Amino acid sequence: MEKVVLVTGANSGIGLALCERLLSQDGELRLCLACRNMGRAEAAKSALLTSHPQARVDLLHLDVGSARSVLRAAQEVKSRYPRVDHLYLNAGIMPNPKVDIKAFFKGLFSSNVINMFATAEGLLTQQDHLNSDGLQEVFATNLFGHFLLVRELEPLLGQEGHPSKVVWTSSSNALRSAFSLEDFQHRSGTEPYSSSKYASDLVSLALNRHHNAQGLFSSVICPGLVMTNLTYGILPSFFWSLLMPIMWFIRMFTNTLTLTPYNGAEALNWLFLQKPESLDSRAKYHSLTSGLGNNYTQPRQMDIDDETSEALYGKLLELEKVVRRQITEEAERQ
Ligand SMILES: NC(=O)C1=CN([C@@H]2O[C@H](COP(=O)(O)OP(=O)(O)OC[C@H]3O[C@@H](n4cnc5c(N)ncnc54)[C@H](OP(=O)(O)O)[C@@H]3O)[C@@H](O)[C@H]2O)C=CC1
Ligand SMILES: CC(C)CCC[C@@H](C)[C@H]1CC[C@H]2C3=C(CC[C@]12C)[C@@]1(C)CCC(=O)[C@@H](C)[C@@H]1CC3
Repeated sequence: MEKVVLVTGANSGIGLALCERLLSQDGELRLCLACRNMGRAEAAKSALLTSHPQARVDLLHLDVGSARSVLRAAQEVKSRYPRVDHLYLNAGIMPNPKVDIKAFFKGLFSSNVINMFATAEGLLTQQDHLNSDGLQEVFATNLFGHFLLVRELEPLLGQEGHPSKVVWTSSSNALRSAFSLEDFQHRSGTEPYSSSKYASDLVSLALNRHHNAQGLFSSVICPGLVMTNLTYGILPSFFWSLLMPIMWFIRMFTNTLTLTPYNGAEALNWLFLQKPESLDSRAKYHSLTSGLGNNYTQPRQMDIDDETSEALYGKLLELEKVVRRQITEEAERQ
């Protein structure tokens, strides 16, 4: 049977570049683009079919920020495919970002400049809000919707003799300092993006602890700093035009400025080729690009621990129960 690969947020940026790269790698794939906007999904499919006319590309309507949509989409996946070999949890948002310009210029002329461009630590805040499920939107989109999707698709992930890979697009902006178990949705802070990415690192570790025996292997990657809709949304285009020469210059001293979606998808593509059993569940796999433009993947140990990972996993299972109950009650009322 052909390999089934499902990619969330596949219609643009890193997700779309990954799809291009996977199709160049393996023409036999069954690729499923899981997107919230079907117009953009159709456009992505057409682009993929232009470069790979024989490819098998399916579309799936999925809004990861809505629990109802995730449950519906998971049902559809179960009816279409007997198993999922690779599940890329890539969709992500960073709403209303604000850059601390003073901190940026201070960082620019300090010894921390490389780290600043790699992690944006202390530079970025966002304004989040509640979604229709009553959850913080960034948490719901970047983490919880994906968690629910994995839970729903468990029967299709890791079947007898066929291990499956789950890959989270995390970030080097995943910072322990932004995350708290007591406020795991990040209701009260101003770094929901950072918190949600740190949470995905913790959940990936927990998934491995609970599901490796069943053949489900989870990994996290950081694509580096990539110019996509997400990053273009951070500053007006005028600022980016000014900043681009600095970025290309800094790229000679650091390998984390991958800049193009193709480069950013390096670690995602690399993981596709690895034996799941050979992967390190405590490592984040970084897409890196050398000054000469060569791409490679490097594992770096994450700043996570088993206790926090297990505690968060437990809290997400609890929240899952609440959300499922809410959906059932609403359906009964209608
Ligand atoms: N760019 C960068 O420098 C970095 C990016 N990342 C991560 O990479 C991932 C991909 O982002 P990137 O390619 O940069 O940005 P893009 O904005 O280009 O891609 C994000 C994708 O996620 C989709 N998406 C957003 N919300 C939802 C939702 N509720 N349901 C379904 N799909 C959704 C978007 O769809 P739509 O077109 O409908 O909005 C889009 O396809 C994200 O998780 C991001 O956090 C991590 C580190 C660095
Ligand atoms: C003149 C301006 C005020 C300059 C501001 C520069 C910033 C906009 C960038 C410097 C480091 C960048 C960065 C990211 C976004 C843009 C910057 C803050 C990310 C947070 C994007 C998403 C990620 O997940 C991270 C890996 C990126 C880290 C670096």
